[in-house]
Amino acid sequence: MFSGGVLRSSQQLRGVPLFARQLSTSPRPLLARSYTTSGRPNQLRMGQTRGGGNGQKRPGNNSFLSRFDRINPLALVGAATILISGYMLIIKPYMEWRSELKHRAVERQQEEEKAQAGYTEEQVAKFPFGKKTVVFVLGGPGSGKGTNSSKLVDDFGFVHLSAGDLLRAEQKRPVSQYGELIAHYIREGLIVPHEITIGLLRNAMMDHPESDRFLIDGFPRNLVQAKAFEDSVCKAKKVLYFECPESTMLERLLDRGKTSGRSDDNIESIKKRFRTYVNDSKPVIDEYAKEGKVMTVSCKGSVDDVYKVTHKKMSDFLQALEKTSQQQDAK
Ligand SMILES: Nc1ncnc2c1ncn2[C@@H]1O[C@H](COP(=O)(O)OP(=O)(O)O)[C@@H](O)[C@H]1O
Ligand SMILES: O=c1ccn([C@@H]2O[C@H](COP(=O)(O)OP(=O)(O)O)[C@@H](O)[C@H]2O)c(=O)[nH]1
Repeated sequence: MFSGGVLRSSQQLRGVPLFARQLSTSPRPLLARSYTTSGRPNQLRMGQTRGGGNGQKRPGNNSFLSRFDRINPLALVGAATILISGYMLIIKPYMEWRSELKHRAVERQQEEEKAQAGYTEEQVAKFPFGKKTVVFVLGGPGSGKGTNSSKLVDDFGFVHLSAGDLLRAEQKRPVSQYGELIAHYIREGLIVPHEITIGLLRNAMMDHPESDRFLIDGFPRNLVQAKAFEDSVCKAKKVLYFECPESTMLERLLDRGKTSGRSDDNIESIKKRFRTYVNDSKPVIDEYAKEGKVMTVSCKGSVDDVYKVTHKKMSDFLQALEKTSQQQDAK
């Protein structure tokens, strides 16, 4: 490796960084610089010894310390700089990247374990779904379900479960087996198979065992879903329905699409969602209306105006519910 006659004894330089060795063995007549105790440089010619100018080496000349007399300190500084830069620019970022990868893998595994664990059949069977007050919030896409639900949470202590939000969260979960399927159904404005949505809703209710009131927003979207939920979870006590003309919904959705980042707030998906709403979802509202469960609120007017009506209707319903439960307790 070290060819040429310049480096006469590689033995002499063992333990000195490569960069320093190469510089110190440069064919240029190098002036090796050492320092006296007073700090002044003490310049010696290559091969010249401290003892005198006759070129004869003293017995101690080959000692460990004397080797450093021949090394240019600038070369040492250069070598050190290269080593430190190499560490900072390559080794350190590489080690940080490895540690980040490890951290992410652990997080993913924990998430997967949690998702797979879910709730046991026994836990589900024991959960008192029937004692909860469940209100479905229905209406076409963009009719104001989410906007009003958030306000009802603050005023009446509901837990707000948006079926659409739960599906979007499931879609984003890296280890979800349903991610692609959900993405497809949402983009096409279709209804995701109800087993998935009901499983998410049921788990989300069980995540809040302390709460007695749940607003389930944007669900059920067809009669099959409604029946499956009633059979496997519970019956809704009331339905809050936002009545809204298609032209208003379209305008609001296109406006929301400017910032929502949702894959379905675009004209093609919106048209498909309207079709699904008319064919599949509206019949659910009609069915609950026959049972006398529907409170209808018009979406026309400002956000505050619409919420004022919503608040009044919800307040009346909860008061009536309270009265009924007191009467039952008194019997
Ligand atoms: N009364 C209203 N007047 C004007 N814009 C509204 C009103 N209610 C809701 N919006 C807006 O319309 C869009 C759709 O409302 P949102 O509550 O998200 O509907 P949904 O949950 O039914 O899809 C949102 O951007 C919201 O801010
Ligand atoms: O029970 C549900 C609720 C929502 N979705 C899907 O999620 C989309 C968005 O629903 P969300 O209620 O979030 O929004 P909206 O259409 O009411 O604005 C729908 O078009 C469906 O594709 C579904 O499949 N099942």
